[in-house]
Amino acid sequence: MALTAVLRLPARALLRPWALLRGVALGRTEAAAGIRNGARRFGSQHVLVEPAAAAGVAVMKLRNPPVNSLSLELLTELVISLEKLENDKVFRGVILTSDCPSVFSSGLDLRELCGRNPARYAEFWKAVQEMWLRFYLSNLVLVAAINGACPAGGCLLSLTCDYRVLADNPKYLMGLNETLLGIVAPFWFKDSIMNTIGHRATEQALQLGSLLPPAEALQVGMVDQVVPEDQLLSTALSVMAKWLAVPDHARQLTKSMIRQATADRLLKQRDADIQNFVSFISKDAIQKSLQTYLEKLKQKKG
Ligand SMILES: CCCCCCCC/C=C\C/C=C/C(=O)SCCNC(=O)CCNC(=O)[C@H](O)C(C)(C)COP(=O)(O)OP(=O)(O)OC[C@H]1O[C@@H](n2cnc3c(N)ncnc32)[C@H](O)[C@@H]1OP(=O)(O)O
Repeated sequence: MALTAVLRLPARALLRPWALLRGVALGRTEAAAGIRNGARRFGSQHVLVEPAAAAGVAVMKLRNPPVNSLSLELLTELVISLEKLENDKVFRGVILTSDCPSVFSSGLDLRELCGRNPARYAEFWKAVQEMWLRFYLSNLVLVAAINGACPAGGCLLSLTCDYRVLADNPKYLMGLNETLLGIVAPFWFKDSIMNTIGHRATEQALQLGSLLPPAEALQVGMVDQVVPEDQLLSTALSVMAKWLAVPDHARQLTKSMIRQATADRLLKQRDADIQNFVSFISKDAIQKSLQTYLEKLKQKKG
């Protein structure tokens, strides 16, 4: 960033050096435009963060076109963005949404699960674990404004949030569909959904790999609200206002009391979980299954 541009920045941006770094990542024009509007706006290649109209609230948008698949880069940038918001005392809540049309997130990037070497699989899985742990245990209030399809890892990401609002569109299917790919959702994916929809509903949803349309996702408790698409953000903001009316320290300790034990199950066996993943995903039969699924996805268009 040129010195003249730095000098034009308001004092509060200079007090937060990472805001300048974000400006570099964004490109000078976009960062400067954010600040000129009186709003600090930052981002990385795949995650855009901007302050919402409400005080203390940021909107975090996934932007990894075309379908926000969770690549190593996107997972890493999500964690860094959340950490920055947690460290910035201005922010108390985050609305998580998508910048890609009609898809919230297509889940883990299938290209990360196929044809890679064990070291890369291990690195990728560590990043998936990190994303889940950081979002699941975040001190901030997280509200998912789900504006598109939300399968597998995308659903997992939304399940880390404190509240989920889904736009009412029959194409916006949601669920943990791993079994349909011939793979198995790990225990912490299962814990996340079971803590949300209960034991019996999980038995069905997880074994069948169900992808539910909005009315069914609501009925089973996978989401807390379904609203017309044009009301998604305003609803998420209203929900956020209700959650932010509670004193942070009391809400944070309560959240941790409810969630820590679930997170500890993974924390106690992170390395073993990585080894399990690497040996499972490296099997010829699993690779074949994933390749076939990916090819079917690609052929769908033709
Ligand atoms: C014994 C215990 C051992 C434990 C071991 C644990 C192992 C567990 C391992 C992994 C868990 C996995 C979790 C996952 O998240 S896997 C990902 C699952 N995701 C899906 O099934 C969704 C697939 N995608 C779709 O259904 C659709 O793309 C859509 C509904 C999201 C969007 O539809 P549409 O808008 O019509 O877009 P296209 O289908 O045309 O897709 C565009 C483009 O993007 C590619 N693509 C789609 N999804 C992915 C993806 N997840 N990763 C990579 N690429 C994806 C698609 O192929 C198209 O590509 P193009 O033809 O080249 O343009």
